[in-house]
Amino acid sequence: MLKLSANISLLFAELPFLQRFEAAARAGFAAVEAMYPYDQDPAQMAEQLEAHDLEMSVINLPPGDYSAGERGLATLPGRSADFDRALETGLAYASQLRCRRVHLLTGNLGRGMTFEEVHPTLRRNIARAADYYAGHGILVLLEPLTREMLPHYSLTRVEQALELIHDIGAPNLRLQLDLYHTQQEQGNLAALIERHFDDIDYIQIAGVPGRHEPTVGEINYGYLLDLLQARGFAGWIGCEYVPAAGTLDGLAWARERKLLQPRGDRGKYHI
Ligand SMILES: O=C(O)[C@H](O)C(=O)CO
Ligand SMILES: [Mg+2]
Repeated sequence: MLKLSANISLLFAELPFLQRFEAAARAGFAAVEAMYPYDQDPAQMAEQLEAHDLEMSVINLPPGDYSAGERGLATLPGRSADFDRALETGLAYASQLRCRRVHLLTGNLGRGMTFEEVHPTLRRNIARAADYYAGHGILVLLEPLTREMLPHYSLTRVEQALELIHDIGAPNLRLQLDLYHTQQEQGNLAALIERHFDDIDYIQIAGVPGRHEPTVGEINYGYLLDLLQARGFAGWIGCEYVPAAGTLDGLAWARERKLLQPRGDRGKYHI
């Protein structure tokens, strides 16, 4: 049976952040993921996870200066002290949240730089992150993101991520396949899933265009979820989308597929 995780940076945004855990549990999720939880108290988050019997399935590592457009530091020579601090902060949160996965955002390409030019720095930093987290039993995930959303991002294609993963060869370095991003960057999703199935630890879903419910848009998620089910995909599937209307109404697709069994009274939240 496929397992869904609620991205509580985007889902249940009708509620204050700490109330989203209970809402996700009541909706039937067994796990939640969060993009950048670093403005939250991890002890309070851990309490919510415990109280509602939820797993924290993945968090992003700190991205650097988000408001300045940074999305990771691993491509940036001269930022190794900041990169190390991001690894430490990520570990502190992951440990407290008992989260077994961190997504390492790789960073932008500097002006006029190519992927090939940043590759040595990127490879060194990814290897360092994998080594740093290995001792703590935490997986480091690489996720190709689309230039439609982040025009200067460095890691955009599945093959780039896999080349780094295989070349570095760390057992805790794995692929996070976000089908929303990959559809826009290269498409051919079913073939990619089949071809690279054994490398995929984690999947994220959203409709294209718009990043709304997976039922809306050009991706046939019914087909892809059937394929993942048939292949016995055992990892989490993160619902990382912006609900077009209310979160709960927008989850009808998951209830219909019996992927969510609501645990309680949804009336409480009016969402
Ligand atoms: O945007 C995404 O799809 C990533 O999963 C992410 O969280 C980086 O912001
Ligand atoms: Mg994603």
